[in-house]
Amino acid sequence: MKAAVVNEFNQKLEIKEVPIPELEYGEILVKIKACGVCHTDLHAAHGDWPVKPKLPLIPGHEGVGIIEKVAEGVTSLKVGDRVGIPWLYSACGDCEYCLTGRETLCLDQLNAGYSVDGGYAEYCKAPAKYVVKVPEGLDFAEVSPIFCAGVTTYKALKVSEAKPGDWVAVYGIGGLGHVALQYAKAMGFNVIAVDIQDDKLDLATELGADYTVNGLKTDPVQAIKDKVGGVQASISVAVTKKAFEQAYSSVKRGGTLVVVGLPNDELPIPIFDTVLNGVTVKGSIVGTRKDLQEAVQFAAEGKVRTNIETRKLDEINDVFSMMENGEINGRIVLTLE
Ligand SMILES: NC(=O)c1ccc[n+]([C@@H]2O[C@H](COP(=O)([O-])OP(=O)(O)OC[C@H]3O[C@@H](n4cnc5c(N)ncnc54)[C@H](O)[C@@H]3O)[C@@H](O)[C@H]2O)c1
Ligand SMILES: [Zn+2]
Ligand SMILES: [Zn+2]
Repeated sequence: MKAAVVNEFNQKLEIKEVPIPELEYGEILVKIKACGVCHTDLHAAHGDWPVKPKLPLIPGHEGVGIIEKVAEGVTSLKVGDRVGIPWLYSACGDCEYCLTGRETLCLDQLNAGYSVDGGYAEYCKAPAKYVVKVPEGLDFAEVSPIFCAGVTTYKALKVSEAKPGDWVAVYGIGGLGHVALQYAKAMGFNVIAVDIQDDKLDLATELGADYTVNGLKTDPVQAIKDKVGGVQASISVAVTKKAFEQAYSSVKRGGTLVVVGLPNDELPIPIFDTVLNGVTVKGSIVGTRKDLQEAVQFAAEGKVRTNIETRKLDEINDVFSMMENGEINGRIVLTLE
């Protein structure tokens, strides 16, 4: 099969022929139709984070397609079913986190396109129990970003504990942010979108943001204070420390900053303000299978739509350059025949 492979960090991906994965007990083989390009894939290819991915690596954790084969032990799915393979590739199922509905915290989890090969390929295998179905009628390329960008931001909004009618700020209107603001609207929040590029803010307005701020032209913290006196929750999905600092300072008393973006950096927090203002700072990593089913349902009901551009697998190096230069408005999705 054809795949895009990271052989070494900070080098171009190689498009090459590799063997189709062999199935083991309980696994399915998916013929990939589409796979979104998440900024996490770029972090993986650069070896940005303290925990490194496997090498060589086939990235991709928004791979969706059609089941072509099922191994022994698969009872819940059959050949022809439409599924997606998310970041949470598998978890142990038995630890305290798995047993309490917090499987994204499982210490024995595997991650698609990071610790195991992912969706930048014609085929990807996965344990049947951890894939999630794609409802009929949803276009593969359009639904693909829901498998990471969608579920991650939907979950982040849930853990923010904001209530309908509250103001929420989304910092970074990229792949994650442009769906984050739609989930926020669908959940009944008022949304402020912050980015440093006007075209991304135009998209935010088109997708329903109530107010937008260009962080390069205006201080977003002041603008948010002036507009609503501070937000109940701030979700930072940008990849710069500055955005996290501003997101923190945009929260009003009793509010929450949800940390989602993953620049390899520190977020120094003022102790005095955090205590006096009763501010909560929470990390949030993707979502469970149940969160993902719910996130997909929003898309199926037309409450959330992805703004995508499609490219072929062998254009991946250009797509990564575009991402580095901030030239993607929404998500680029790789499509496969
Ligand atoms: N926690 C999780 O579970 C999880 C899941 C997926 C992705 N991520 C991480 O989230 C981050 C974002 O991913 P993405 O695919 O949306 O990236 P992206 O490149 O598509 O979007 C980033 C956006 O941030 C904007 N931005 C840059 N500087 C800014 C600033 N100072 N203020 C406001 N906006 C600014 C950019 O213009 C861009 O629109 C990455 O670090 C990724 O690894 C985390
Ligand atoms: Zn992702
Ligand atoms: Zn576990």
